[in-house]
Amino acid sequence: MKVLMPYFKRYRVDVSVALLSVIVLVFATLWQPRLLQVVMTAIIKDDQQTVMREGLLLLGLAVLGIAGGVINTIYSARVALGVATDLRSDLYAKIQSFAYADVETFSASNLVVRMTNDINQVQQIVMAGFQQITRIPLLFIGALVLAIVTMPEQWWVIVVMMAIILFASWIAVGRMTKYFGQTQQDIENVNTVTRENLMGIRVVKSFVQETNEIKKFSHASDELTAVTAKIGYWFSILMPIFFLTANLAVGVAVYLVGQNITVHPSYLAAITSFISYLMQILYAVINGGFLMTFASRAVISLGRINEVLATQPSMSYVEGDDATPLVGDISFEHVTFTYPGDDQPTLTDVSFHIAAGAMLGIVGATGSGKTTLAQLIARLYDPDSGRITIGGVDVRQIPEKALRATVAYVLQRSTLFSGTIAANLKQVRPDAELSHMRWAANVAQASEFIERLPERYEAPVEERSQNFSGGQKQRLAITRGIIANPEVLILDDATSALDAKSEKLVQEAMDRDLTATTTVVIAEKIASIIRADQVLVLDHGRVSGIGTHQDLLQTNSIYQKIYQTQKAREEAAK
Ligand SMILES: Nc1ncnc2c1ncn2[C@@H]1O[C@H](COP(=O)(O)OP(=O)(O)OP(=O)(O)O)[C@@H](O)[C@H]1O
Repeated sequence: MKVLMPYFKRYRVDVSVALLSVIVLVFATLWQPRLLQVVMTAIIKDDQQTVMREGLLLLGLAVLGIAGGVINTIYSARVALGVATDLRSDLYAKIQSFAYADVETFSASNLVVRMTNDINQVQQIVMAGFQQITRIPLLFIGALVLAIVTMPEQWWVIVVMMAIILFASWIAVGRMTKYFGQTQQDIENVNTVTRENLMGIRVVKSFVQETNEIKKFSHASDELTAVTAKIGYWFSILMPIFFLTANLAVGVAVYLVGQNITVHPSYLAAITSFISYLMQILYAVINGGFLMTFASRAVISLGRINEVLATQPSMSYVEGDDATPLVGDISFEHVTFTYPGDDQPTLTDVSFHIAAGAMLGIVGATGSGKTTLAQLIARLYDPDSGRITIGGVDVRQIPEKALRATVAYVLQRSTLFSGTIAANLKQVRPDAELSHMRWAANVAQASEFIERLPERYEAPVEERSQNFSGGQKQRLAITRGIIANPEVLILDDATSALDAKSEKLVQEAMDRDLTATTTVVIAEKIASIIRADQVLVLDHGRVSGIGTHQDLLQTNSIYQKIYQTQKAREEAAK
């Protein structure tokens, strides 16, 4: 709740109107049976004048109640919507401030659920809260007092009714509480199964896993159904008990009044009012129960939101808006790095230097740490020990904008954002003109297919860039990587989907047009790095050798093995 207070403060006028209108609504609701009693007494006495006067008042009160209800709903919705929107924006801004490792710790899909589902839960409880939270106690106490005032000798009927209702609620809530927690867990399980299935739908289809996936989903879904049914079962018992008890109370009250009606004819009017108050008490109890159920879920959601808001980014940058790129020479000095949560380092004592404008190739078995090394250059993580410098400056001392202006990182599966090709390129270089786009696309061998598209650079990029082939996506990603002519360009298996001829054309164009750029190329194929000024061979996170292709062929057994295996494969394929 403390989390929401600053947000409520921003909407203090709406909050005040919502709360005040509840008072009007409750007043109207509570006073109507009183007036009805007066009208009925007047009817019994055949007092037409009072019937007219009090009848009109009753009508006015009903209109006042409706107005209070409408205003309360509108302003509660305004507060709920405003709070949810602000909370969502703050959460989004917080996530943007996270280091890559923080996003990985939470997982992207988990953060999406927090941004959507959890925020919706909070929005609903804020809405319900402003409609009910003051209304329920006011109505309960008001109806209780007025019921006793109306028929003082029947106070015990109310007490017995309340005792039965509270006892039944106590038993049911005790049983249901454990199921509420279970429901949250089961909802998460269903979400996880659905998310994994849809994100990996290609794999599911290509391995004909639909039946297994349906079984997996059914299992998760059945568990959720079972626990929801148990809650429903308790509610289905509870509701008839509540209504039966209330109706019995009404029956007893009517019977008792019937015994004395000849002595006290005015009881006829009073009993109508009394029954209304009994029903209002019941309404308050039932809605209070629902609100508490609802709130218990929202509290869990709020906790999950707060967990993100309270997380301090694990990495910070030096202050400053300086976006001047640095010179692109890179040094690793005894760098050791362990992934958060791992106990073994992925890179150990890695040292090398690459001059500005040179090309460094990185090879090694799968899992040897190539991508990890590249991520350290782009400062997606910080090393445990040692130092990484670009242009002689420790990357931890480079302002974020300057670092991003210096280093471009192209992944094997880089994300292109939905929009247009031009919009994707302008994300990296906002002032990019057509000539810049054409230059970069030429180098990346992307012009040929872009120019064939009807809208060319304004061609749409659909969600997950599914309207482009794997090779086209890679060429677009390289175009985006080089459009700002970066000082350091990292190509992490970024040409894997290109045929040998296209890859060679990209390499030649880069050699020709990006002479000042330091290029770090991670590749499976030796052919992709054969022309590098230096090749670094990684073995289980350690530098096994560094030198030119020819040097390594002479001196490094791992490199020799990779080379021989690939050569044998190529020859077999001929
Ligand atoms: N986010 C992560 N959290 C924990 N461990 C990770 C993470 N990313 C990679 N690893 C582990 O670090 C090791 C090196 O991974 P890395 O991706 O750097 O290897 P690689 O040489 O690029 O492999 P490949 O050629 O298959 O892409 C692997 O054992 C991998 O399981």
